[in-house]
Parts: sequence; C-alpha cells; structure tokens
Amino acid sequence: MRGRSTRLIVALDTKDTAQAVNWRQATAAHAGAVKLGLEFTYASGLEAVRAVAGDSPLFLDLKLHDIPNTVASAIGSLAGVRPAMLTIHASGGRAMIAAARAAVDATFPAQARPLLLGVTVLTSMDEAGLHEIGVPGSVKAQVIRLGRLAMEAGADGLVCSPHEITPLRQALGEDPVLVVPGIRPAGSAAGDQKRIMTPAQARAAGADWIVVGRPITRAADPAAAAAAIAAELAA
Ligand SMILES: O=c1ccn([C@@H]2O[C@H](COP(=O)(O)O)[C@@H](O)[C@H]2O)c(=O)[nH]1
Repeated sequence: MRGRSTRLIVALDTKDTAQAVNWRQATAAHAGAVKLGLEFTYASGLEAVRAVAGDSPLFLDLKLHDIPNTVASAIGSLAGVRPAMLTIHASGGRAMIAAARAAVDATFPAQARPLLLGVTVLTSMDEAGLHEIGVPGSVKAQVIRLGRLAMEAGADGLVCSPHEITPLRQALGEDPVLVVPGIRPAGSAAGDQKRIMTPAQARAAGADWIVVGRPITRAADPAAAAAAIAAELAA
C-alpha cells in the first residue's frame, strides 16, 4: 500500500453552464478537483470553462493529439484558463509530447504550471478494440509502452484504467501522477467503460486521483453520490 491519498475528480460532462456549476457546487465538499472536457468546452468555450471551475482545481481534459507545432500552439492558448492538469494523447508520439512539455513550461509560470498528463489507452477500449486499430498484444503492454514514452518525453503523469495502476508502478515507479477514470461504485452501470474498478479498489491499487462522471452526475442525488465515493476513498 502506498502512502499517498486518492482524491476525487468529478467529471462535469454537460453542455450546460448552469448544470455544470450546480454539480460543482453540490459536490465541492467531497471532491479535490473538477473535470471539464470536450463536451463542455466545444459547447461553451474556454471562458465558460474558467468560470465554471471557480475556486476548484481544474482537470482540463482536452486530450490534445495533433502535430507537435499545433499541440504546442493550442497549449499556448490556455494561459487564461489556469488548469491544474491537462491532457494529451501519449500516442501522439515523443516529439508531440516533448513539444507539449516545452509549451506548458513557456506558457505558465512555475507556481501555476499544470501537470501534463499523457492519456495511455482509453478506458473504453478492451483488447479486441486495440487489435482492431492495429495494436497487437495486451492492453497492459500498450499502456506501459505509452506510459514509459510519455514520462521519458516530459509528462508529469498518466491517465490509465485502474487495472494498469499496479503494472505502471512496477514499470515506472512512484513518480508518475496517475489519474484514473473507469471507476464504478458497486452496482452502478458500466456504460461504455470497459476496464473498471470500484473507488476502493482503485485506491488500494494506488491511484492518485480517480475521475468519476455519470455515477455522480446521473445519480438522483449527486451530492450524496459524491459523498459516498469520498467515504469509500477515506475508509
Ligand atoms: O481513458 C479515459 C480518459 C478520460 N476519461 C474521462 O473520464 C470521465 C469518465 O466519466 P464516467 O461518466 O465516469 O464514465 C469522462 O469525462 C471521460 O471523458 C475516460 O473515461 N477514460
């Protein structure tokens, strides 16, 4: 068991600003950060992202994936958003990750620099899905391959499923910050997620952060759902 605690990020996946603010306020006592991603940002823009995040640390999950120059320029456009974490796809390759690293360092002052996280294999993919896109072997091997590449090229951490926390720690040690979606409290629907665990299982494996969306935001009482997950993490 690692000495680090596991904190909750609530994924505010909606197009609606008022709804996102409601969820943030309802869950703030139980969450360490909020996630805003493609759905909200495309619908409402970066100014709304900043406004919704308010005082909460912001996990800006835009999963950038393009040529190095374009990714670096996109990061340069995020100065006013002040994220605490931002994501790129590790499959964009070494040069893209290195360009993202340089852009983060150039864009943000040291004391307000977001963690740069490499998304490894999406938690909605299983081995069959991976083979279909031409990647042979296991999900675990691909996550370790991309995780190692991302860390070598300058990432601060990785996005992975709970199933790869232990293999990543064995391969890369304690340095990478591991942000872990694919979390489902016992009894909640998996939906499109393929590689899932409960909050307690992800904590036991050593997640730094878990990312939870629909089990909270689609619950009849989002505040109670977030409180239950926070209690599971603290138990
Ligand atoms: O591999 C990944 C990377 C990011 N996500 C994001 O996490 C949340 C999960 O939401 P749920 O509703 O709890 O499934 C969502 O915002 C994804 O974009 C991920 O699931 N998997």
